[in-house]
Amino acid sequence: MMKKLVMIGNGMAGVRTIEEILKQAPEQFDITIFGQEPHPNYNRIKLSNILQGDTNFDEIIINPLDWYKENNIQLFSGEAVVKIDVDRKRVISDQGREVEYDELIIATGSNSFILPIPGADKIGVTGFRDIQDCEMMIKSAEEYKKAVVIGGGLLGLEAARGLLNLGMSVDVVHLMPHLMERQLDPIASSLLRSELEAQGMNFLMEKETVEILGDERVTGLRFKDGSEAEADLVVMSIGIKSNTTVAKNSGIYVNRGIVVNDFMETSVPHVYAVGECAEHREIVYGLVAPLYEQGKVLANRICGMDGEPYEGSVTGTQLKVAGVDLYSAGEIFEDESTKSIMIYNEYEGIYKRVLTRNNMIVGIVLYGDTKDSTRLFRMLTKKEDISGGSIFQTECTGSGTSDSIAAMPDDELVCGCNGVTKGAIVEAIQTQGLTTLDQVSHCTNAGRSCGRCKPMVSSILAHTLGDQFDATAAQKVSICGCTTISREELVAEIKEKGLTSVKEVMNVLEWNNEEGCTKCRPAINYYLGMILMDEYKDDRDSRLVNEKIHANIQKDGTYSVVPRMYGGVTTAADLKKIAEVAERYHVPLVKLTGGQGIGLFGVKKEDLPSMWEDLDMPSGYAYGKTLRTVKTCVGAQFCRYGTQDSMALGIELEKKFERLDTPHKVKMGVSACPRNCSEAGIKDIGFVGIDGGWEIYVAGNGGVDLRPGDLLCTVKTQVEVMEMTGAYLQYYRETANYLERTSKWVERMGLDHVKEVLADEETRKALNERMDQTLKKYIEPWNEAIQSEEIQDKYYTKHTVAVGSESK
Ligand SMILES: Cc1cc2nc3c(=O)[nH]c(=O)nc-3n(C[C@H](O)[C@H](O)[C@H](O)COP(=O)(O)OP(=O)(O)OC[C@H]3O[C@@H](n4cnc5c(N)ncnc54)[C@H](O)[C@@H]3O)c2cc1C
Ligand SMILES: NC(=O)c1ccc[n+]([C@@H]2O[C@H](COP(=O)([O-])OP(=O)(O)OC[C@H]3O[C@@H](n4cnc5c(N)ncnc54)[C@H](O)[C@@H]3O)[C@@H](O)[C@H]2O)c1
Ligand code: SF4
Ligand code: FES
Repeated sequence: MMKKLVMIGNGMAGVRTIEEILKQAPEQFDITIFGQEPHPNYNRIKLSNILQGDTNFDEIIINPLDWYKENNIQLFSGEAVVKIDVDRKRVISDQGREVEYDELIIATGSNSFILPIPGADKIGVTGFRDIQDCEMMIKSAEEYKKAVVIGGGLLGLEAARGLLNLGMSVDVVHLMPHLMERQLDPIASSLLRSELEAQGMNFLMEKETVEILGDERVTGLRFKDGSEAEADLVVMSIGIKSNTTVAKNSGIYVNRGIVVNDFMETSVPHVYAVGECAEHREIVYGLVAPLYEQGKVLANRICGMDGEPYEGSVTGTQLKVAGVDLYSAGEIFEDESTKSIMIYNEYEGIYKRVLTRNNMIVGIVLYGDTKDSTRLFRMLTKKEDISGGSIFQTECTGSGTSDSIAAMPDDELVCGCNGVTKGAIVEAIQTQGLTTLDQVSHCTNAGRSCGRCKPMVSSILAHTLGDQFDATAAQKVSICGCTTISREELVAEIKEKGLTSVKEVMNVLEWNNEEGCTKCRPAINYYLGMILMDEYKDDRDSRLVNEKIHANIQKDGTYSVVPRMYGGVTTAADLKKIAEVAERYHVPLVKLTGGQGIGLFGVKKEDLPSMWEDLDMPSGYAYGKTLRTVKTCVGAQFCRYGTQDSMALGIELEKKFERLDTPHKVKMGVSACPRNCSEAGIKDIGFVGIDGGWEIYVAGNGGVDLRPGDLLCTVKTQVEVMEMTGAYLQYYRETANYLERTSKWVERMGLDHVKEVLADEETRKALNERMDQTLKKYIEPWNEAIQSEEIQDKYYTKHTVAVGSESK
């Protein structure tokens, strides 16, 4: 019996802990995660980069929704836990959901500290903590000109840089005489201030804000000394406050954070805390490195391993602002017991100071040149005796050169965020045969957080591989951790070596895990089917679990049954049959689906074949990576605006392409006029009737990655629609990565490129020929199950376990 593990908070520290647990004991827990934000786990560190315009939200997602599915994690996103019933071992959410736990992790992070002053609730006043804050600032910058950032710490200065990039003029209000006074001494701080002033920031130092001015929206600030500053936007970045409300209200001991021992255990048995919400030995950490260390210790504890305790961390910080190179770690302030070693080159703006006690480094401040940082940090953490040696590197080899990497000891920390040393990276490259940065990151975690260490990781990769290093190939993405080869290489190898089965692919191409995993097996099965067309014998056991069972598994382990209704059109006879079956099998929920189908929910697996037999309708494939549905409007047959027969086209499309294996699900919509009642503009392929023809839209998406479709072309006849659709779908099948939606695929390939390929008649013809040959192989799966006792015994008895992963 799997133990129930529930986690409150879907952020960086919590999800990393779950990753560690899955590494150690993938089958031990039935995992549920509640996340207040309506997103999968993303890299909060990179919000600064989003604000500064260097990246977008998609690129900072650490664990996409597919990751949760693949690991059978039930994620309730956009849902906050409001109470923990520690006696009944249950959590209760703001939507009234109650979930039982055997073990509970609280990973609720922190909130921005907002000054409790009059006007702090005005429109235009925000913290900087999540993507919503970031979006609000970006939107404000479109309309307004003047921003004030309160707080000249790490967060405030990164926010200020972002707002400058967005075209706002920025004042930074700081309480103390020096910026980043917790990390920098006065000299480094004044060098930083000069650089930031040169970049365009205006500093209002030693100012205490007492009021935010304005009516509904902020117009300015008033300070304690009576002076004022104008503001259309105010960002408060004056520190963070652990998010402890739920724990506190549930009787768990809370001080500044949720108090934990060296194994991250709270005052209540079976309840743990990790991350910024946790207080360990009176310290609440606000950087990921210590939080990830906590996560490892907690994972060991929860999995029942004998692990080391967490004994606290020394942290190092850097500011993510272009043009600023600074590093700080350990103690900043001198006392009678410390001595400083210092270099100050005012001319070049380079300042280095190491604070020592008893011949050991206890603090580091570097400005203008931080290449000594990893070495000095190692000396600090290892408590190395520094007497007799030169502290600062004098030779001219820049960091990352082959010589400097050769000279770097194995225990030097390369990735501060994830605690990864040079030795660990080299070992992973050598033992796992890694050749790309992506693989090294995947294997060791190096580079997965702030990303600052990536150039160094690349240099270590190049140094370790020597002549074998291929800089272009180093950027490639491998299929999964079982192999180093990419999708392109896999497809080429299958063709070149004439491989015909999943097992053969894994053997011949020397997979490092002979069984493969839930990521690569469905992908290989897909690519084989795409290449070998009707000659390929499908490997059902390599499919995602829903495709294996031909029904959608639900959260309670039951299934849903959605019969095909071509073009969303049904008959009274079919409706009667569905109603009778629903009654006969006591189906708890009958619901219209988003794709104009009818779903019967809550069906037991062992009832599926007989239910399908009674229904006597084809599978609607509501679970497959295939054509789902073709949503149609009523069109010219009945609607007075209709210029085309949308239902007839929808039915023809659905009948032709149903069951086709595609890299990801494909949805279509057909509207008979531009009023577009079938919402064809947000479908993978949408058809809109116009006078004398059809417009074909592609790459629309109505889901998480909302995207309007792009016009591919306009055609005159239904025959041309079918021809263009066949060619488009086949080109997608042949060039997309497995589990890549058409919207992402078109963005990657470029719409113009796709248009150009499909404009060529010969190419379209060849694509359609391969499509037609592929379509020959499909048979109706529900009927096949009804006819075959072997299939029923293997997949549909009470005791068969649905193994594998799923992605929506
Ligand atoms: C702009 C910015 C830049 C940063 N840059 C760096 C950097 O360069 N280096 C560095 O090391 N660190 C940096 N940090 C800090 C780092 O992001 C945090 O230390 C880290 O995210 C903390 O992880 P966590 O899991 O404890 O909290 P979070 O990542 O905040 O996750 C907590 C999650 O729990 C959710 N939650 C809270 N209460 C509930 C509830 N009751 N029910 C359900 N869900 C709940 C929250 O909505 C949140 O999504 C930065 C932070 C910010 C904001
Ligand atoms: N590059 C990085 O590592 C990075 C970047 C951003 C955020 N973070 C983390 O995010 C968290 C929040 O960062 P932060 O900068 O808000 O916190 P912080 O506590 O590091 O800095 C807050 C700053 O605001 C100042 N301040 C306090 N009250 C003030 C007031 N009334 N008016 C003006 N100034 C005032 C303080 O003197 C301090 O310098 C921290 O844990 C930080 O480590 C890290
Ligand atoms: S899209 Fe046009 S033709 Fe179709 S139902 Fe709507 S209004 Fe009528
Ligand atoms: S140092 Fe931040 S990801 Fe490596």
